[in-house]
Amino acid sequence: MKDRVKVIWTITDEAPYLATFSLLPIVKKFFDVSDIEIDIKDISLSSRILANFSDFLTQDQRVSDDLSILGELVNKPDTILIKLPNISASLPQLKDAIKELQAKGFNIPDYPDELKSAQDEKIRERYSKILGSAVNPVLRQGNNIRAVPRSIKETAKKFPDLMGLPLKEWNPSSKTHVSHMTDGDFYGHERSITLTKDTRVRIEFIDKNNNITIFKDLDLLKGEIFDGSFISIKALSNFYENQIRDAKKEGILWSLHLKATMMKVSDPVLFGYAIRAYFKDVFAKHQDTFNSLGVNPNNGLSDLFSKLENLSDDKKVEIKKDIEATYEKNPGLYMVDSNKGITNLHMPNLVLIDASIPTIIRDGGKAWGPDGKLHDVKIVIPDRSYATIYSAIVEDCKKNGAFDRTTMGTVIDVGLIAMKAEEYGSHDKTFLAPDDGTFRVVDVENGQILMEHSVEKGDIWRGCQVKDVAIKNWIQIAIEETKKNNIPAIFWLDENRPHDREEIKKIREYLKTYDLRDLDIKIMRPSDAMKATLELIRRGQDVIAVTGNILRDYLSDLFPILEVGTSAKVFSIIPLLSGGRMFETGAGGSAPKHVEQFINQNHLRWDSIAEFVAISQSLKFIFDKYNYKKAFILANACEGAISDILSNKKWPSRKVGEIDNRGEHYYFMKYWANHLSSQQEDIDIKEKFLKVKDELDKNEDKINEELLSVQGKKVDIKGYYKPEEDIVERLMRPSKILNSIVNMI
Ligand SMILES: NC(=O)C1=CN([C@@H]2O[C@H](COP(=O)(O)OP(=O)(O)OC[C@H]3O[C@@H](n4cnc5c(N)ncnc54)[C@H](OP(=O)(O)O)[C@@H]3O)[C@@H](O)[C@H]2O)C=CC1
Ligand SMILES: O=C(O)CCC(=O)C(=O)O
Ligand SMILES: [Mg+2]
Repeated sequence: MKDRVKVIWTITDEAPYLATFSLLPIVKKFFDVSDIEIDIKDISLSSRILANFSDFLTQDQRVSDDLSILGELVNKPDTILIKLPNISASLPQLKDAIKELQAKGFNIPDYPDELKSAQDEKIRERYSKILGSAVNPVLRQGNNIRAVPRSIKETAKKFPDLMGLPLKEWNPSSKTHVSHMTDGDFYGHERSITLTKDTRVRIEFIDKNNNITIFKDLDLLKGEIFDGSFISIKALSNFYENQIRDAKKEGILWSLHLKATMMKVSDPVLFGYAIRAYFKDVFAKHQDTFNSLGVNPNNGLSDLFSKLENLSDDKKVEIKKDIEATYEKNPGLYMVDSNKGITNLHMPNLVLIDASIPTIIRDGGKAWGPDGKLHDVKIVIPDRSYATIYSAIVEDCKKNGAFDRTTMGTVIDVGLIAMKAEEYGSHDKTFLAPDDGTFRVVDVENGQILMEHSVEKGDIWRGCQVKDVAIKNWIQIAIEETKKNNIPAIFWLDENRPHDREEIKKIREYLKTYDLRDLDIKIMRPSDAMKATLELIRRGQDVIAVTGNILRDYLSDLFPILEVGTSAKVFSIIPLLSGGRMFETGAGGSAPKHVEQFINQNHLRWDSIAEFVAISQSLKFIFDKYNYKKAFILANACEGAISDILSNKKWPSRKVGEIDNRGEHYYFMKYWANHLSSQQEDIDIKEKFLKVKDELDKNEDKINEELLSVQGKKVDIKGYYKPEEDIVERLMRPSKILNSIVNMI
């Protein structure tokens, strides 16, 4: 091996941040024995804020801009990166984080709600780089293979209800259903082109008086697909109002499912219109007051309620009464936390479509209502492009009942995500129509109009790109996975959608260059692909879903939640186009509910199993790439440890007083050391770990006692987005004996 190989580990937020304090010291020691270095990069929300506002900070408060550094490293062939889930901040979260940092003495500016000066514009521009999903699209410079690891899938088949929440039965007469628009949406307005040469294009808007506003210039490459589309705000508002009436008539809950973090420009607006529709009368009556308070429904009800606090008591009571009356008149809202009165419309980040709909399906088509009871629910997804897949699975469950975890097959996803592919790379090309007029995409060189859309004021227009090299690589990975797993593969694409039609043309063309004998590869529109997939997995067969960026996101939460109870145990391999590798842990997020439990009970139910898989896979990759034998030995032993954790059920319990994340790490270390000490291939490593293993075995009861005895009490980590590290470290490493054994290595 030439130099010391490096594996980069990311410091993120919330539960995975806490867990890292306990896990990383162990991993570092094990890697060190084999001369592999762990390099740490902090991409937490707070760190990203500080890095972008260095000029507002004192010298000793400044931090390096690790996200930009990583953004460059992912284009280098030697990069090996383990990426844990991080916060994609909605605007209310970003503002909370700013407030917390300011209170801690960091003199960063407020987020400017209104743009009163050029300085405000600059600051907002800087914050917009931190808002929403600002990390994953930068790092994902390759396509991904996301799946539940085989060993975990097998364990879930054996212990179906132990790993995550169980599947509940469906009532065939359930009124739960999916509602989407039938016209006026992005699906209905999409145009798509494939560029025949490198082309500089301009996105511009022309108003009724022919005034042109230039929104953006961008360079597209030959073979690249570019789409433009918009959603009509009038059609959207009508849709919401009809769906609210309909849910009331049917006596079911009303729930809205969007991705306001990833789609950080469009979806908060779609969310805001849902609030305007649900509280139509309140907004009509109190619009002037709301204007004077600076209420912006895009930030959710929680923002509205906090702004009401600035009113006189009389006015406040009057508005609150009108809000209460609306709750009476309209269908019950799906509740995020019915005990605390937190609704679906509270904050735009509380109900993210990828994780929220699967839990409704897991729970037999039921959701919590304002009365604290479970109810059938109208699942509202405005745009048609992907809503139909959820409709297909909901209808399937009504007909065929809940899935059987002990027999169901698995779905492996091959997702087109490289180079900010498709909708998830569209936020810098998403604009609200400033007036009635026309959006145009024009070839800058010759003035040719490549596409245009006539819109009304407030409509949301967006452009999406996908590069030819990304598509080629995605097809290649799909074929490799199909061959490797020897199972069918389905491309989830809709020939009625212009974008998908362009992609289908390419797929047909590129598939010709492969030997496809004995491979079962189909292209089906998403709702049919869902039906075919469900039929296969209900029969116990495995299948590959080859999908675009959004379906990749949706499916890799959906199927794992059904198959193994949670998406925490999913694992993504991203072969970077540069030749390096990124390993993403989990398909879920940073689990804010887990932090709440940790603060209240000093019990962290975060399961680090996906991190363990990332560790073993990164070591395997080092062996494959550099033929470094010690990495192979470490990887094998690590895989053995993962199997032991699964067979001995040493993953965190949800209940206080039982094994949590820290206990899981102890067992991970014990089993890993055990396998290293029993192998014969590297005697240095063997001898090093014999003593460690003995100490860990001998002290098992004492260590468990030390880890469990701290639970049950409230803890204060002095912050949420930037807790005090010393305190977190102390809390996450409460066993003196375990710490001393770690230090011994
Ligand atoms: N890759 C990434 O960086 C991603 C980041 N996010 C971000 O994460 C934040 C939270 O998103 P949210 O939609 O609430 O979804 P989460 O995935 O964070 O949480 C949903 C639930 O999934 C379960 N869960 C997730 N991970 C684990 C784990 N390792 N161990 C045990 N259980 C787990 C928990 O269930 P239970 O409570 O039942 O234990 C959790 O409450 C947001 O800021 C979002 O933008 C979201 C998705 C991906
Ligand atoms: O980047 C994000 O905001 C979340 C991504 C996500 O949900 C996923 O990758 O599954
Ligand atoms: Mg997701």
